[in-house]
Amino acid sequence: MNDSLEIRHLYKTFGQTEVLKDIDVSINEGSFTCILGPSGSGKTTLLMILAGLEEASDGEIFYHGENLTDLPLEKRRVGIVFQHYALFPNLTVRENILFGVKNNLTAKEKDEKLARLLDLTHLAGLENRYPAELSGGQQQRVAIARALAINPRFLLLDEPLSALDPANRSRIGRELREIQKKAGVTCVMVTHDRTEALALSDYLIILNNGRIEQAGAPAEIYDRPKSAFVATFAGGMNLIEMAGINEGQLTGIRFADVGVAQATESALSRPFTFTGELVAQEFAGDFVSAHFLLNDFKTHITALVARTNPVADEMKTGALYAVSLPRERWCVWSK
Ligand SMILES: Nc1ncnc2c1ncn2[C@@H]1O[C@H](COP(=O)(O)OP(=O)(O)OP(=O)(O)O)[C@@H](O)[C@H]1O
Repeated sequence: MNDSLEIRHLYKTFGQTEVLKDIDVSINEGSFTCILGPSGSGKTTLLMILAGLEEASDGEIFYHGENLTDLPLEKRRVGIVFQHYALFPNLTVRENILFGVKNNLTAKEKDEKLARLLDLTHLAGLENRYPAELSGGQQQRVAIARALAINPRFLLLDEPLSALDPANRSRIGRELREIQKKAGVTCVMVTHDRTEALALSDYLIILNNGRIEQAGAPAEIYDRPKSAFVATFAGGMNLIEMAGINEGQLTGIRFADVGVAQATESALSRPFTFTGELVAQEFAGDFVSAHFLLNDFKTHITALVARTNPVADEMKTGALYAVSLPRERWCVWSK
């Protein structure tokens, strides 16, 4: 078994409110896990409990079989990186990174550790700078180096990219992933950004109202969402309820699976193809994101129309198109 971190039947109650309910999940050694969920779903609370900064009301946490549940923060040896880096402004990069390192290391051992971490996080040459003299991405890497300096059992990250500007966010996310892989450290990251979660994680935990709604590899969650909540939250899914078509069921179809063509008689005679009025469209580079209102069902459907589709460059808001919802691409849940 390569499960390193096991969370068993974890509950958390604040006063009368149960904010985590029966969280039960195993996380593999060396993997990158994202906890994704809407605001208030319990993501930060779960991370705080893993860190030892908050106590669980019930349940246990194991690391390679060792019960960590009652270990206080200082004994838990967990690396933590928060949203706003929380570097010490009056300490240099070197001092920040070595801040939590035990004093029983010799000066030589500390220097070696520092050199290894600077190399890992591409910060060599910046060790004498102060945080204010670094870019957001560099500060983030110092925070990661500092968290790794204590040889943590695992690393916990709370929205580490959210303070960065959007242009740098995905690049810094990739850097973070590369550092994590090289260090071989198990990482658990909280985010409410689904694109980030899908792009970065090996394993994704979707929280809804304090419960795990689904956990699995990002592609599995995206392709086989267990519920309409996961489908809409993981993104890119229309939910359809059309009288006479999918009665009694809740059906999803991905934006990218919706077919769009000129409203010719032959196009409209294809199965599961309906007349739809284009109510809005947004240019998105390789795609046009097109929003239709299906005439007969008063249902709204979003389609990602590839620019390679001849219809893409001629779409006019207010005009009618043939909108196909191919049956073989439906995700069906019982209501
Ligand atoms: N110390 C506390 N006392 C009482 N209730 C709390 C406390 N901390 C969190 N909560 C409640 O627990 C629920 C979960 O909060 P949590 O911060 O874990 O959610 P989250 O998913 O991280 O949300 P966000 O994305 O907005 O940060 C919320 O309803 C919140 O109001």
